Amino acid sequence: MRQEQVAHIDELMRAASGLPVPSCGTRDSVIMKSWQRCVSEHRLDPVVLREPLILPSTQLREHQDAMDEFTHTARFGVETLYRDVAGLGYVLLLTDAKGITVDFIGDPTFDATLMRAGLYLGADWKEPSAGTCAVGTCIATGEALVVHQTDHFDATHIPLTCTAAPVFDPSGALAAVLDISALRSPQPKESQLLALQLVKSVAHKIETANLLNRFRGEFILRLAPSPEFADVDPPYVLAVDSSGCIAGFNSKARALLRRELEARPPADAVRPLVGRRLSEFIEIAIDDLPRLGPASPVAQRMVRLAGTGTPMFAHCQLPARISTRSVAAAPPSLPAPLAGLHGGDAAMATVTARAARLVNTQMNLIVCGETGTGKEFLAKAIHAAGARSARPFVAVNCAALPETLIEGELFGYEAGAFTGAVARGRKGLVLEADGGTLFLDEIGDMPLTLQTRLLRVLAEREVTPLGRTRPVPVNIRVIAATHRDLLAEVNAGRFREDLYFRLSGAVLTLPPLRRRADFEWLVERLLEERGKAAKTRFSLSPDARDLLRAYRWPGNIRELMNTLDFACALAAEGTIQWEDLPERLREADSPHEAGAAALSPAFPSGEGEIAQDRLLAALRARSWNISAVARDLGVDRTTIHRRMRRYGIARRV
Ligand SMILES: Nc1ncnc2c1ncn2[C@@H]1O[C@H](COP(=O)(O)OP(=O)(O)OP(=O)(O)O)[C@@H](O)[C@H]1O
Repeated sequence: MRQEQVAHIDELMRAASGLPVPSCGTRDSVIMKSWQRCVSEHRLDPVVLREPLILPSTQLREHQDAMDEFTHTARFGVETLYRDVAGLGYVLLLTDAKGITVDFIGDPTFDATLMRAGLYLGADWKEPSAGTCAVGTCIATGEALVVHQTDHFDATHIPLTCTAAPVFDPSGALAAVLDISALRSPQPKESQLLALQLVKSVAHKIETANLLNRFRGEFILRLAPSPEFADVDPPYVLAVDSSGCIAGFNSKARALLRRELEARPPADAVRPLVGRRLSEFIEIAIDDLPRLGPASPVAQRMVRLAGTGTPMFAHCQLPARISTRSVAAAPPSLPAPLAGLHGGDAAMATVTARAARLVNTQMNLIVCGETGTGKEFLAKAIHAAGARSARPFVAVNCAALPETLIEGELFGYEAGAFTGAVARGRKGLVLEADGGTLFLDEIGDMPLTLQTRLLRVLAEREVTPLGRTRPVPVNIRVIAATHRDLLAEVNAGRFREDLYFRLSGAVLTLPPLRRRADFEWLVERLLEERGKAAKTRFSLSPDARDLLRAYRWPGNIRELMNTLDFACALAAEGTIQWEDLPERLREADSPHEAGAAALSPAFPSGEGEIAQDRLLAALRARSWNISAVARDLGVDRTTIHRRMRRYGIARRV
């Protein structure tokens, strides 16, 4: 036993017997009380040096499963905190309310040392097992605190400094403890005060995220004491149900509500907060909540607390179902990256409105559409519009990578894991995308064995690079893209059904370019972009415009972009003529070549009679509704009129 451990045990023995101790004046009272609890309630012997208690994996899994949804919600906050403190030598622990470490991030280089110190997944840090420590004493008191070096009860832990903050669930019960710990630290305890503020602030954010996640279907009322911060990061957050009763809160809001009760009779003051009417605490009726949305000027969103009369500035978010109803009446403004995707096409408007509602959910998504319709472009816009935008967007084309390489590329490998491996090993694209979005293009081409591995990553949120024994936690949102009918692939046994269901939180289908009603808008936008780059103003001659409109665009937006690049390069003085367009387009059409009939596969070239028959059949099938026929054949109305004139088809009654 080391000398400082002997001195520490001596101090504990004196404190336990009620004798004065050397640090008495300087030791926080919360620590002294915990020491007394350890001896008198938990019956811990200061002389015994305990090894950290690490749960076996089966038991740990039970604790992790029970915390699964919470851990997932907390993950972004946990990782952000770790990034902020990792350079200072801290590791990070998230424990459940029983003190079991269910999530852990630390530098794997020091795995063995950290495990010996109990800074590890599965470590049990409750006070009755580990004595005075940040997690255990935080659970016992419900308060954030620093347990620094010799504050620890057990002499094994005295090299450590640990800072913990409680995270409460929306009803005020303890849900978890967030802790950062370091193996070494400066002697003064004050060195940890900033760490304490940081951990408290992240715990508050996790608590609020958990509240929002749990109460999507209720009103979310945020309150700030200052109008300037009402829409920025209001500290008090409450969920209110449609009958005007409190459904949940974060702990700052709980403390605020409790303060309002201080002047009430004790019986009233101690009643639980959940289920009580909001109007008991804030002078406001449920019908007033919708007018407290961010669209109203903040000065009109002042409310008063019912007990103290304190003014607060409110920001109310409507329940998801009410917002959905109002979407049908007046679409909400889309986040900029999504709004820029179309110019009024109805199918695109539906896709972007759905995507906007999904940006900050955890759901994995599937984007379907023909090649070049903008599946990756949409995935990037969803990523850019959401909270993950600060983290990487990693795109993988499953069809382009050979089967032998894709496993290592995706899941990574340790140095020397197999012949041909890169000497330093590879992190793998799944881990590269940690915290962000993994875009899996052509997911339908992923081999079945890799589908199984991907499924495991999505289900367990961890990845085990080849050659490693221990999995690495990972937090990704997958957006998968395909031009195939994935359900048909599932039915044919080529795609795993369980993976399909994991991925298809929502399926977004992009329309082919030939069906887009905003084709002209897109062309103008692309011409503008090219004009800016070339410092010219590009425009289209009427013939060239007709040709673009009539073409079938099998390569969709990508083909349109290439076509315009080509045409802009040839256009003299900025005006694109029919002749400036690529030959394949001109060959498909032939208003300039006598006798040739058709433009696009809807009107196949050289098949004048057939095209005429098809047009006639389409017109009859649609009762001569030109717009409907144009949609069916994938061209615009002008083209139908032109064809009717050319074939001498007149409406027959
Ligand atoms: N809404 C849009 N506005 C402007 N450019 C777009 C838009 N959508 C897609 N593009 C452009 O079109 C090209 C093709 O888009 P993208 O690669 O996203 O298509 P994709 O459907 O993923 O194609 P593939 O199936 O072949 O992988 C890209 O150059 C992209 O920048």
